Amino acid sequence: MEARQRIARLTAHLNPPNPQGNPMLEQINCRAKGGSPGFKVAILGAAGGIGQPLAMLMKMNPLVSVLHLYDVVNAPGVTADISHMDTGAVVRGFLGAPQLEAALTGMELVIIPAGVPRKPGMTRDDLFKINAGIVKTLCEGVAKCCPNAIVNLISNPVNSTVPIAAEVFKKAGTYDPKKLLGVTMLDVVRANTFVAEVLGLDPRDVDVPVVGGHAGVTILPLLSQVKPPCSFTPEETEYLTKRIQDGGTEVVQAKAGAGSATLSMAYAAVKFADACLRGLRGDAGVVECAFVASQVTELPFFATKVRLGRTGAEEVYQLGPLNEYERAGLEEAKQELAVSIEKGVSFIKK
Ligand SMILES: NC(=O)c1ccc[n+]([C@@H]2O[C@H](COP(=O)([O-])OP(=O)(O)OC[C@H]3O[C@@H](n4cnc5c(N)ncnc54)[C@H](O)[C@@H]3O)[C@@H](O)[C@H]2O)c1
Ligand SMILES: O=C(O)C[C@H](O)C(=O)O
Repeated sequence: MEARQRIARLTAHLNPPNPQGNPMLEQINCRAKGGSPGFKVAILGAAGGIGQPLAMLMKMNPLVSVLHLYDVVNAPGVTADISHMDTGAVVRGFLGAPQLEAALTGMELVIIPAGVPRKPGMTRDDLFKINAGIVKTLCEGVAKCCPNAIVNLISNPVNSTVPIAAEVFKKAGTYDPKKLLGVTMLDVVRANTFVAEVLGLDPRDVDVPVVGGHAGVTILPLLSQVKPPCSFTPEETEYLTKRIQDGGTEVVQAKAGAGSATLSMAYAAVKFADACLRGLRGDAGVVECAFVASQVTELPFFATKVRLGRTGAEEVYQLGPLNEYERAGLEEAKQELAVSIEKGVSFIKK
């Protein structure tokens, strides 16, 4: 190719935008041909507090070859910024509903942090009114354009948005329970950190299973199953359980109206997405906690450890032995979860 042509292609994005198309897409297409091998990943809500650091960290992930950044605002700016990072993934931006289908077509993993966050005094359920509709619309897009993609759902209230997504996929005839995962990784990340503090260990050496759901008492850390094996006094158990359950509220209050956890969430989301991609690649023994369709309890959805493989959550693990404190916590968690799940299901079925 002549130097003049090459330069024209590489600077296409600097020309006035073509209202019919996406100038950024045209800009990147020429680079995509030389892209590294890996998976195609979309982030929906990529310009938000979680979305931006998540996009940056996914651009750094060597398992990602193509990264689609979709939002209803600011997607071009975030895309231009992230696309200058000298890592392998090719980045494309998509702005607003007319570009949702292009953002989703061909994707293998779709991460959804779109939606409003809490302010002090709100529960996650207070977000239902706005976020339920956002999740419904985005999942309809997934069902149409990439029905085989694995979905990592972050938007709150996760205990209801995952059932909403499942109903949307059922309606479209594309539902595969193994491929729909509610992201509860931040609860595990917090639990590892707080338990490590109490034990005087490096958090990277600590593994705390957190089961149930992702709101208040539905977040149930299994402190009797911590690795490395250890024991806690009743006071330590009470302190740790409450701190893990209230971790989100701790951040919401500290941010004082400026939103909820974004940076630790982006870290947790990437840790979880990376596990999903390693599973897709066929790595053995990839196990993380997630809120999934489940037969572990009488509820249709429940968070436990799952084994991630080529087709998603291929194995859902049982709870294992619980102590008396955890058995009482489980009953409380199930009561609240049942209501939140039903609320999500009836939002679509009504
Ligand atoms: N699962 C978890 O552990 C966890 C942790 C933290 C936050 N969250 C939740 O994640 C969500 C996002 O939090 P945030 O702090 O990034 O909020 P934010 O307001 O900073 O960002 C949300 C983004 O979503 C975008 N958006 C809104 N409607 C959209 C649509 N229809 N399509 C695409 N994008 C859309 C907004 O434009 C914005 O850029 C909230 O619901 C929050 O409660 C979940
Ligand atoms: O607490 C929130 O509202 C956000 C998120 O669910 C969290 O756990 O930090």
